[in-house]
Amino acid sequence: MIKIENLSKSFKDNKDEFWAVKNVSLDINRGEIFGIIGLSGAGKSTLIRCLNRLEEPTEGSIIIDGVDITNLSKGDLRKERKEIGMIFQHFNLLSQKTVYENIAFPLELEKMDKSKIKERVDKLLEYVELTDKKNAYPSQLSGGQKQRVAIARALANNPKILLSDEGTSALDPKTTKSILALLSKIRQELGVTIVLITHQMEVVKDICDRVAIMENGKVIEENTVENLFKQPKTKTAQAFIDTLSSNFEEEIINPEDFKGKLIRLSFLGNNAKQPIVSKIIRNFNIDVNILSGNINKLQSNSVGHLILELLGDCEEVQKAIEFLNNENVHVEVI
Ligand SMILES: Nc1ncnc2c1ncn2[C@@H]1O[C@H](COP(=O)(O)OP(=O)(O)OP(=O)(O)O)[C@@H](O)[C@H]1O
Repeated sequence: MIKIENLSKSFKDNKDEFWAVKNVSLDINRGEIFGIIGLSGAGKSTLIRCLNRLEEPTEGSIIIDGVDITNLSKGDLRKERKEIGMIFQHFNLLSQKTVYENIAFPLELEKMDKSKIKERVDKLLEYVELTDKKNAYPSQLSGGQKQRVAIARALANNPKILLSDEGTSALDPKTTKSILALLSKIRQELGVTIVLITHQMEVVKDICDRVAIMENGKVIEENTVENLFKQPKTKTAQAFIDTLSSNFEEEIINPEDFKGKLIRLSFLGNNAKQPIVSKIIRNFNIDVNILSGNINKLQSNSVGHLILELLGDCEEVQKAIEFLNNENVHVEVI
């Protein structure tokens, strides 16, 4: 649905040219929640802002449903932008307007009939559960409520794409969960394709289907969220996974401190429910020491990790590792 091809964006400062986005190519499918994660300065905001041309790309193309939006005239771009809603970290609401007026604003720009605007805004208020705040001003709302208003406003024109530029970064963990649940509902019920940028692995874990990891303007890894957790391809991906608190134990495990062979197991879904540890103890003449373990619940599946010390005869340990591999468990010797 969205095809980003060799996209680059540079900023010129006097004679110096700085490439904030370098040669990025991505395919985003219809109805998908696609995450772009990276540290501060990686180029995420610049990339997502190119998707509706809030930033003008320097090179490359962005094709949305067959239309290259990098070549559109101003008039055509205005039409295309109605199909692309956007929310921001700091909500960007109009402080002098009420909740109702903020949501009505894009419809007024479209010169929609007043009674139709009322019908649409009332429906959106109900959808984001803010009917009782209709006449409040943004300053009278919590962060989560402000973001709900911004989401309702972004949905006013029935867009096919919703862009989220760090939409949950200014919110506490509980409010973040409720906004992520709302985004999931929007994808599920309205079929909107969502592209979000974040620096929070929690967001990727909770709602994304696929993810791209950015570093220094480039995409260094693209993966399904399941495979990212199961077998990250880059150190940066592993570092993001480690930011989830339950993975902290791994950092303090030093293989040199142990006599046996240390292995890290990763397993998906149903395999996470099998008693694999008792199976290897029963089937092989080894002892097993559990050093750390966790299960991350993704939106589609669960991914479990276990770090074990296997003690015993080399041959038996090797057989146990082969057994685990055959059980569809990914084994990495540490
Ligand atoms: N308008 C601009 N002029 C010059 N440089 C810019 C401009 N916008 C962004 N940059 C630079 O481009 C790089 C990428 O910035 P960008 O905001 O896209 O990163 P980010 O990954 O979104 O980080 P953050 O989460 O901190 O916003 C940074 O080094 C930034 O200083």
